[in-house]
Amino acid sequence: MDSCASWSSSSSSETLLGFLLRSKLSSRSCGSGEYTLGLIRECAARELNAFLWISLIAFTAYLVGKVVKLARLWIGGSRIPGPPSPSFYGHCKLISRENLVDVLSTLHEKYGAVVKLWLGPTQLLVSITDEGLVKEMLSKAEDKLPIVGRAFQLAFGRSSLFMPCFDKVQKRRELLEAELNNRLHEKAGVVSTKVLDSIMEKMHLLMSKGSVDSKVLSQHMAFQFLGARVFGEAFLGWSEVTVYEELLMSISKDAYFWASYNVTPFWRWGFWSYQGMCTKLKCLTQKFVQLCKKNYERCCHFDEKPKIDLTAGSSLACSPAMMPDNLVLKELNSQFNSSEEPCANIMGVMFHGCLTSASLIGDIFLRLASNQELQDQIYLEIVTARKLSQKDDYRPFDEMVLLSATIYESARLLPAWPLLQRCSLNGDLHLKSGTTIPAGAVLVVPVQLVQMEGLSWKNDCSEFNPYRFLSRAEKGSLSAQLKGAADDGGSKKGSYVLDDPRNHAAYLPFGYGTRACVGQKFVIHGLATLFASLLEHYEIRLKQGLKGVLKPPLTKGALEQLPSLEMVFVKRNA
Ligand code: HEM
Repeated sequence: MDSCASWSSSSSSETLLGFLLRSKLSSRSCGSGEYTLGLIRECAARELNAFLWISLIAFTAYLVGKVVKLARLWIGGSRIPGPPSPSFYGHCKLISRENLVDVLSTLHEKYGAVVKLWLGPTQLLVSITDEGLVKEMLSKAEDKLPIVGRAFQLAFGRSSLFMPCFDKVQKRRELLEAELNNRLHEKAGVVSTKVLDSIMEKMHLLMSKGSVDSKVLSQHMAFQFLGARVFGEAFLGWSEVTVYEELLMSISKDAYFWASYNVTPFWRWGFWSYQGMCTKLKCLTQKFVQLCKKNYERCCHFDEKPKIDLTAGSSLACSPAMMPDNLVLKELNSQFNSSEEPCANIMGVMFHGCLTSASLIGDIFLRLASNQELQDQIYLEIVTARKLSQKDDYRPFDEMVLLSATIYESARLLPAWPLLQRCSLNGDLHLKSGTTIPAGAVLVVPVQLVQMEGLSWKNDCSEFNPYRFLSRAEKGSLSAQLKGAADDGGSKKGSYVLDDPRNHAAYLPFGYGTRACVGQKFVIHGLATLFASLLEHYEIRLKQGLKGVLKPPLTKGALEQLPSLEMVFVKRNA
């Protein structure tokens, strides 16, 4: 017993290995249960100590890392021009989401093309408006702010699109882009006659009440056009499609608001009602996807004849030729990882696509309805394009250059996405101008400022002028046959070709670089087809003239900024 006691008193200064070797020997010599228990206790106490030390060191290292990062952010931030922080809380309390672009505009006037704004002690916002620097930054910074990803995740669950980290979205982006663009070069175009019929039907329904609210029609057009591409045409005849549309639009109004909370606001009743809508939308999406899947399998395996009844909600039109075209089945077949919520990508694409397309459609209505001359010129272009469409190698979109330019110009003046956002998560961002943006800073591009004040737009940058995207066609080209379809002021009739808007350094409605919008080409083609069909048969007029609607508040979200005007559709004489 004595030997045990003397050993245990001296052991505290020995190494763990020595202790273990000794303990074996001494346990043999002592052999008592009490001694073994004491030994285990001591061993456990030492391990706990070691664990606590390691944890403490790791935590301290983590904190030191954070402090170093913060110090680098402060030092890096101090080198960028901009106002000093008014207090510990920065400018966060002084600016709201609504006036952020106005604040940035004033700061850019005072401090130049790159300005900083402290939003809090750890939040540095850097805004860039110089065309060259904007493009350089957007190509180099691949990660996005968590708030966009959070909005999508809160509403639809974990997905692999719209997430902050580029590596996680890259593969899915590429697949979606390829899928969306695979029909662009077909003569049939990206919008089917079924979609057009459904939109005309809605327009007639609205017109039967005397006039059409542009906001209502724009939302419907965006929803139908995208719904058919994402879910397949059968979606348009589904009995619950109207409920789906209403839910999607209601969710889109609140999504960014609820995502702006740092801590999910479980205590607010409104949040739960929002979550209820999201759950309902998820159930509806899954219900339709299941119908789609079942129907497709049945069509493939049994070569069944198409079903006609779409209203029951239990069966869909079965057309094997049509089904593989929708994105839903492709999406189901390419489920990348199990952590993704089923259908989250589908809902995300519907959400973003409808919101932004509706905003653009609404603005095009505004431009056309307030510019009768432009409408007449586009009409001539459409009629000529129709005549030429008898040729086999002819694609109408290529010839409706003024209509396409009108779409580009509307997107320029009222970008649906007012602030492009990136962050430099992994390291400092060095720009060619010599500016270094420290890691952790939030980078923004106020699209309106760049698109309305950029040097490349010349003097009329705040005017609506679709001709800025057109140049004279060479004599003898196919475009040159469109005599009179485009006209720059009434005197000089001629023909034009459409420039690639990406040639303009300051054209950013669809973003730029690795995280740019993958739906850009699809949307431009789709909207050109939709408007060509409408303008071919109808003239769009304003019911009561314009009352200040041409300058909607630009800094709000896509749907909020959508101008609402009363329009009438007057049938054209054949
Ligand atoms: C008028 C219609 C649209 C506009 C104005 C628009 C605009 C934008 C903008 C500004 C971005 C961010 C780009 C950046 O940060 O550089 C974006 C991202 C994206 N857009 Fe669109 N978009 C439209 C329609 C669509 C449609 C119809 C789809 C798909 C069907 C689509 C799919 C996407 C995707 C997947 C991203 C995310 C890219 C990423 O996070 O990596 N967009 N869009």
